[in-house]
Amino acid sequence: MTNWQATRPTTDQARAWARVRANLRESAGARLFDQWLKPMELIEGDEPDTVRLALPSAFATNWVRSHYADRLHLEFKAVLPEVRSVVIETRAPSKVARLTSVETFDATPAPRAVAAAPMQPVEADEQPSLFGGPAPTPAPAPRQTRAKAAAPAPVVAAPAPALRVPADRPPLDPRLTFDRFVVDSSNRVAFNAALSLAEPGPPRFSPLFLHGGTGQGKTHLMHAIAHAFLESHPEAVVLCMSAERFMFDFVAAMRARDTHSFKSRLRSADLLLIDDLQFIAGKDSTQEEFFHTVNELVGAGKRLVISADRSPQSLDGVEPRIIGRLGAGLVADIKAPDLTLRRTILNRKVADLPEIQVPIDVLDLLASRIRGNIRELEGALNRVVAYAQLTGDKIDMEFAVATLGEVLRGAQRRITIDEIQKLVSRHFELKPLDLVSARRARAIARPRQIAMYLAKRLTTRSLPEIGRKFGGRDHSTVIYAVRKIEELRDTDRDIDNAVRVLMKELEG
Ligand SMILES: Nc1ncnc2c1ncn2[C@@H]1O[C@H](COP(=O)(O)OP(=O)(O)OP(=O)(O)O)[C@@H](O)[C@H]1O
Repeated sequence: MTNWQATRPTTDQARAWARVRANLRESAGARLFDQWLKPMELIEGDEPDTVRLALPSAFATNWVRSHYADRLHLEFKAVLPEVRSVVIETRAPSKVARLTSVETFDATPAPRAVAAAPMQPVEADEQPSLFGGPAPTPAPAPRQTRAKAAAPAPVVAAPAPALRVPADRPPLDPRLTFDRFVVDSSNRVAFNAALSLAEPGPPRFSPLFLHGGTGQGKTHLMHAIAHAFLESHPEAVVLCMSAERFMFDFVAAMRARDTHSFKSRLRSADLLLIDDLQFIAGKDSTQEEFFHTVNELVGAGKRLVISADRSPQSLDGVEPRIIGRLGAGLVADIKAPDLTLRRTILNRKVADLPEIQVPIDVLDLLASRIRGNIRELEGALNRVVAYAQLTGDKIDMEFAVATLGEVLRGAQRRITIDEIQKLVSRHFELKPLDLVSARRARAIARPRQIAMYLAKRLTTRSLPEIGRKFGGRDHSTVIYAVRKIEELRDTDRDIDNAVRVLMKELEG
């Protein structure tokens, strides 16, 4: 559509913004775009290398910063190469003429920004990302970075806190930093060990093995180590992957008879982070390779961080020599959070949303009812806040109980992504590994999309977390899968039936 309703964009930035919005709308999909991206306005100024975008609430600003900051930067750069940073801030909607919707001027997608950042692999029929089109990398790759010597173009959050997401850094979650981690007796040893490992100079120990229950902060500490380490070692190579990804890449390398590049990539790491080690249980050749990787990195004085849901000694199906090697570093556990920690974490989160009033009794309700898993606690708060913003209602006990009924019931019986993957692969007669593999055949890709859809609907995992659990895929692949299955449920009775059966079985 090219009906001109609003002010015709006159400056380069306004023209670029028109293109970027058109691209975002096309690739993010109408629902996501309308909810989060559409309200964003360009604030025109006189800095040609800085783009300023404003959103009307801190909540939306935080969301867009954490999900789209690097994309926005790359999209702008593709259209306007002089752009060095994109600032996303909160401002009241302007009263002056503004670009009201993407259809108002130019819906022609701009040239694609490709290969400027490490991209995750995607399926042939999974639209990959906000850039659209096939993924630039043909095979799955772990997240890897070598920060450039020249100052990277940062995306700066304004007014504060600063959010720096250079385009060539690994897709670490910018929120998972040390200063946002609440420390108490349940996690102090793990926190101090993580801090110490990120310090400059030769590591005092390696590997660091973090273990604890789901949603208790292991990934948070791993990302925090990576952020802090990259801060003090901008030239460092940091690799961050799940054990499943390690296994999958290794198996793929063996099949391609090219284990050499796999080994050299991993061994080039100054900091290697491997999540969810329990997944290598029973995988003999992967364990063999893992053992050598650990030995070589530790022997070369490199940093290695491993997480699992249990202690090294409890890792059934893992070779004793690996357990011995892991135990020789520093092992730190994270215990279930007590009421005080849960309450403090909620206070911190609420402090990040200054325009939202959440009464004390509601915070007490959440902290006392949602125990054990901080992810679920945060998810519950986000849900109350999001519903209040959508409905315009004030948050009080009645509103919270009505909004959280389902979540509080779900807390009784927690559905995990592993459970979903097992059930979906059994239902479609696939091997469990197929769902985390890069195989693109529709017979595998469709069940994988269904499993991602169920993970989004039935767990409180975020999109990036779901992507990670499906072989390190990008969050936009998950968004695409969810949208696709939603569409298919309306048009394809078989898919809808399969989803219903699976949901029923999972919800019990
Ligand atoms: N001590 C803490 N302070 C602040 N936030 C926390 C803390 N512990 C966990 N969180 C938050 O809880 C959420 C879940 O944490 P995280 O993803 O690190 O869990 P995990 O232990 O890796 O879980 P899993 O094993 O299921 O992957 C994240 O949003 C994280 O920021």
